[in-house]
Amino acid sequence: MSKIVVVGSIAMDLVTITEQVPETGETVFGKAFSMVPGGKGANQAVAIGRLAPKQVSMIGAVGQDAFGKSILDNFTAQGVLVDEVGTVPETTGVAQITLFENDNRIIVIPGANKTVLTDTWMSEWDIIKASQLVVLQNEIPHESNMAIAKYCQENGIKVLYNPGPARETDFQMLPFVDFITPNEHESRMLLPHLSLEEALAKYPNKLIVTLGAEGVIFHNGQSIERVPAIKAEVVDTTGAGDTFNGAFGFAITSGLSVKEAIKFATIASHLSVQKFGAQGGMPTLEAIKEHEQYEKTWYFE
Ligand SMILES: Nc1ncnc2c1ncn2[C@@H]1O[C@H](COP(=O)(O)OP(=O)(O)OP(=O)(O)O)[C@@H](O)[C@H]1O
Ligand SMILES: [K+]
Repeated sequence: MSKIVVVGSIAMDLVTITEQVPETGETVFGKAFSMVPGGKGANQAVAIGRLAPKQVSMIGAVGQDAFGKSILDNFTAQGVLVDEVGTVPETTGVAQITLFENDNRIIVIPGANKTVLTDTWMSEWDIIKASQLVVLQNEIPHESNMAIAKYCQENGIKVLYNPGPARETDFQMLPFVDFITPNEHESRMLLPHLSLEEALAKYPNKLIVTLGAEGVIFHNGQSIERVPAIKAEVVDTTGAGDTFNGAFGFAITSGLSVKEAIKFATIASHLSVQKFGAQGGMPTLEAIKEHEQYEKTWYFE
């Protein structure tokens, strides 16, 4: 049984780099292509697997195709347990990403991720019940997230909810989760009637807003606190948020306080932006321990 369960999306990212984008009916030559495992759920599970091999289980689904097989192999290589990843008669989730002129165009095909529905669950609930923390995002149906969060609350299991991409229903999750980690845009969508300061004060040690290169802001129960990002030679910020969430969840289950867990996750995401791809730069625990901002008082089993 694993300490942490991630329920969420799994995808293959098909990345095309081009200097021209075709008009309707036109064909152009692109520059380069790469295929990398992605999906917010999968990325967060891999972030945890790197830090704590075999202490994280993924619940989700892939299709009966070559992408599905390759994704399962990747999970196993990264320390993520896959007993609860179903293979369903759909295509594996795919994100078709076109990068041009420092901008991107993305088409997401949810495919198998649409079938992550709790109505059919059996052993999945047992895995969750035996864990300490469940990590959720917004790339599986909202109804599934709601059912899981309610179950966790009834059974005393902590929930870390990363509400991305933002949905109008996100605020419904608030009473049932322990930590919610939107970025600035997602936090505005979550609580549109409150300023950032008001929102943070309303949910102390629970609402943790990530601000990209500006770091993280939260309320510690007494006042608003900011944990600055650590300056980095940035190669690719893709996956910074997923690394942050995975590392934060791992640190919380290891007994760190909210502020310490934020600091730990800040080191992890700082390391992650220095490598290409969402999963490419996710650090091991050893790599974090070598960082100058690692605190000697932090203890991991
Ligand atoms: N350029 C950067 N340099 C150093 N740290 C960074 C940088 N960008 C992000 N981070 C770290 O990663 C954390 C999460 O980043 P961010 O707020 O961009 O999340 P996000 O919007 O969910 O990211 P994404 O969707 O791109 O993965 C930040 O709080 C910060 O600690
Ligand atoms: K990266």
